Amino acid sequence: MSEQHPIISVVGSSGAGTSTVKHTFDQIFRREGIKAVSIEGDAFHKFDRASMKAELQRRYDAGDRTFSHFSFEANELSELEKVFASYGATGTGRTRHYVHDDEEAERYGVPPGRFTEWEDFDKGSDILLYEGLHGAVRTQDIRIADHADLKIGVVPVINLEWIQKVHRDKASRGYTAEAVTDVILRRMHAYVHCICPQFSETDINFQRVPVVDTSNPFIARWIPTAGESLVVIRFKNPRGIDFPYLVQMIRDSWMSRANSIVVPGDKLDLAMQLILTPMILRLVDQSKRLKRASS
Ligand SMILES: Nc1ncnc2c1ncn2[C@@H]1O[C@H](COP(=O)(O)OP(=O)(O)OP(=O)(O)O)[C@@H](O)[C@H]1O
Ligand SMILES: O=C(CO)[C@H](O)[C@H](O)COP(=O)(O)O
Repeated sequence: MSEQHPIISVVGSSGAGTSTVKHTFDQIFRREGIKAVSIEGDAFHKFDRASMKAELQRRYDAGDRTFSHFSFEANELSELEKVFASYGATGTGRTRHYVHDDEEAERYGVPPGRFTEWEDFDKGSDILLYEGLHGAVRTQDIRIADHADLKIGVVPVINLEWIQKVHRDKASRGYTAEAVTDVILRRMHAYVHCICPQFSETDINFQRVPVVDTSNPFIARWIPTAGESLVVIRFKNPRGIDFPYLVQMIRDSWMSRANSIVVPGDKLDLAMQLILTPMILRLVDQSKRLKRASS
């Protein structure tokens, strides 16, 4: 926990929708006049695309069938932990971008599959927002989760996550459905061992559940829309959450457990704004008070 320099971590698998959720955070930051710096989790991959391919082959030849981008060892997690620690202590740190496609290549001036140079965060920010695969990892050696003040899980049920991944990778990253299916299969071991445990560390999980048939996610012709889904919102610690207010403000929502509410898919953005805005304001107000007291 950092307090003077708060960190929010949005965690989800590839295709879960963390970039989409980041957009909601950006809107809240803009509306509330909060200066944020951000990290895309893929920036902390250990290998560029060509080196990852070589590393995968090397491990495969040695009998390792479990290695993937989801694996802890495929990412610079000690470096990420250091950046979280440094931001928490002094508001400083650095990041870079992993360039996925031609559009990003154009924006960053680096070919697809490569990293940009490391760059320091802008000075004087109020908050750090991480969005990616490993923002709530806690193992014996790596304690990223301990540095984040608010941890959010973005976890569609798995058929929907796969549909989102297949469609996004085909539409904007130029992969075939078969190639994406192979990647999903290869990542399954690390999905279970490295990704899922983080959703017990997160403070709030947003789980999108389709209400249309997704039995064969690999042939789905479109992503179920917001109107064709519900979102289960689960609070790790429900104390202090004003459930009657939320249920009253979000039409057609209901409590499904003492720590969970369900909202219609097209109310996700509203639900996030109602739930997250006061939490973000509390973090920023507290950090400003501490900064004033220590200056
Ligand atoms: N709530 C939603 N309703 C409808 N579609 C969604 C929703 N959230 C995400 N999607 C769609 O799912 C796909 C993947 O979303 P997004 O790019 O945000 O995933 P991601 O978690 O950032 O993936 P990666 O980490 O691999 O970049 C996109 O096509 C996006 O439009
Ligand atoms: O979204 C991802 C992980 O979150 C990508 O799969 C990862 O960044 C590697 O990209 P690529 O396989 O296109 O080089």
